[in-house]
Amino acid sequence: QERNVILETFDFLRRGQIDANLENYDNNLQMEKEYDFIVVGAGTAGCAIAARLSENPKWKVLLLEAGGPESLIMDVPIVAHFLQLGEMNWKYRTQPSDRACLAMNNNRCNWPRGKVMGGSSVLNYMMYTRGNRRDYDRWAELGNVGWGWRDVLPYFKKYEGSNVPDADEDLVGRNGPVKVSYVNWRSKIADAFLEAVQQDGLQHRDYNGHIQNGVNYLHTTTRNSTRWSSNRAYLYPLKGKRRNLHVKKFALVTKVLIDPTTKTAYGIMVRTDGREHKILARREVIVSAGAINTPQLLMLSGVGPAQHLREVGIKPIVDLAVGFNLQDHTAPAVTFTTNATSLHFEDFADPTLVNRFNRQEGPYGSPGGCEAMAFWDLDHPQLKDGWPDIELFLVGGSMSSNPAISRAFGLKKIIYDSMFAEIEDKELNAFMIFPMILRPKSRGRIMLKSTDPQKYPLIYSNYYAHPYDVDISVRGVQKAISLINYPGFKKINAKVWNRRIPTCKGIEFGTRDYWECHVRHFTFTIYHYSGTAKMGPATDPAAVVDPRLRVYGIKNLRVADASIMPEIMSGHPNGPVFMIAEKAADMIKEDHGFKQ
Ligand SMILES: Cc1cc2nc3c(=O)[nH]c(=O)nc-3n(C[C@H](O)[C@H](O)[C@H](O)COP(=O)(O)OP(=O)(O)OC[C@H]3O[C@@H](n4cnc5c(N)ncnc54)[C@H](O)[C@@H]3O)c2cc1C
Repeated sequence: QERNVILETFDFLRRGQIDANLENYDNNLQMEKEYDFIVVGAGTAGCAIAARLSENPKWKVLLLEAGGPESLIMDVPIVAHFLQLGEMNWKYRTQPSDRACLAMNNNRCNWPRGKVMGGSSVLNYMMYTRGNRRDYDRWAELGNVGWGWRDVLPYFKKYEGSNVPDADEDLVGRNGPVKVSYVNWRSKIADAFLEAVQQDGLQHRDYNGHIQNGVNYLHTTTRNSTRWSSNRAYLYPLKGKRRNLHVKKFALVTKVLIDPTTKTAYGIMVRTDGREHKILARREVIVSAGAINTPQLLMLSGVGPAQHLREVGIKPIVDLAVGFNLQDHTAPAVTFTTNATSLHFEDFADPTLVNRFNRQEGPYGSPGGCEAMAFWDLDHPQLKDGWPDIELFLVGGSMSSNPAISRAFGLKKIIYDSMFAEIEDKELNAFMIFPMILRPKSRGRIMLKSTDPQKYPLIYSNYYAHPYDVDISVRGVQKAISLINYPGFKKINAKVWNRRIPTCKGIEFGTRDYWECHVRHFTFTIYHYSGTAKMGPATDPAAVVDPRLRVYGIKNLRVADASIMPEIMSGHPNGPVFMIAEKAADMIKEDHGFKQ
């Protein structure tokens, strides 16, 4: 067996070397002075757009990424939490709040973002959802022609390479670059969750299919227990084969160059290899820097709210509501103890797990312990096919299963010690249910702190500015807790972990007021920041881009990433961002007369 471990470890290292060789293709790139298209940010959207645009061999495309290469170790699903502690995370934090994030250091929530090839698709938990068809019909209803469900469905199918065997066959994509699979490892806790939810009345079904309201084990953006980032999906197959696509890593774009007279974007400034370069774009600049960096870069370039820009010392070129409309999904996790075996950190030290991982078995393939999800329309429980307002997702471990979790969230020590240390000390089996609100009504804002592109922008999450968000979160918590009354969860002796939050002590445990206090403390972001360069019709004063994703008032400049969502969709957004990217690439090709 020992020999096996050594051989299997070599095999893993060999796979890692293959990936490293692919990344190394970009190392000696000499950037040219001019390209047809410049794509800023190699995240979920950026990799897809650059790959699609460079399908035209006559176009030269430059993809610029502030972070470095992806590596195989980042793509072992169980290590997901740890990535947030490394250099591949921008490590943003929200501004302090007195009504949310109260359990976090200085009342500030950590907001991780990928700074690496693949962007946040390398940091994420790989949970794969499309959202609800009504989300997109709503986008269309807001005036975004071409974004209704029937319009966007072909793009979902185009990028999906799903091998989920029981997916609704007429809706799923089987041959696209983004691989989607079930996880090969499941705990008894996940089985119990599925049972309890069905006993509560939901059906076991493909929540990415015709009806979203239902429960299932996770669909994940993985194949063979390996993370399928946008970099792996779209760029690895092209390495060494597509000479008209240039990829530059460790390249921070500091400004989009815009002629103030003609209001035309004509290039970018980028900091790389120790100096500042000016690179020109013959056709377009496409900003895909994500919902925090995209508004920052636009504002640094003179595109944003004129008054705010003047206050920080930037001359506005066009007055637009950049940075407003910030949305996110939060989920105040509830902890339960059980007599079923949950994830424990020590278990991962077993070296034979590498063997099992190479054979696509075992817990290394689990995306940070996330295992199953269910969707409810709490306001319309009688509807079988409602528009869900709450998702409950199950993690087969607790805050103390892994030291990286509480650090990643930035939990206050006093909170951790009084609530979770006992689980760790007594090695109890415990799991968490995250009640994620799907259609929040609060809106936050990204603002510039400085004209220095290396200084982080200010993030005002504005969580719970709207009372609906508190209310639906509390109802989500109550829904999660109600599940333990069903035989599925009784079988594993699931019990709510009732250690009190020290700063909620005056409030009786289990009452609505207590759960509100809980919600305001454990405002866990699920990292779905979006909406900060809102897509909308010309009549919408809050719109930054039009339905073809062109920035209003500026020629040759588009935004294509999570920023453009007018309203956040009801699920996890990585898939929808791929859809946005695929559609953006097609619109750009069309606008520049390229037919395939
Ligand atoms: C920890 C975490 C967990 C998540 N879990 C899930 C999940 O399980 N399922 C799911 O569907 N979604 C999840 N998400 C959200 C999802 O991954 C994002 O919504 C999606 O990746 C956003 O894509 P994007 O293209 O808008 O931005 P990103 O993927 O963040 O890409 C932006 C890229 O631009 C680069 N960049 C930024 N500024 C500059 C600049 N000035 N110059 C050059 N490059 C720049 C960044 O480094 C980054 O690589 C998670 C996100 C995180 C952070």
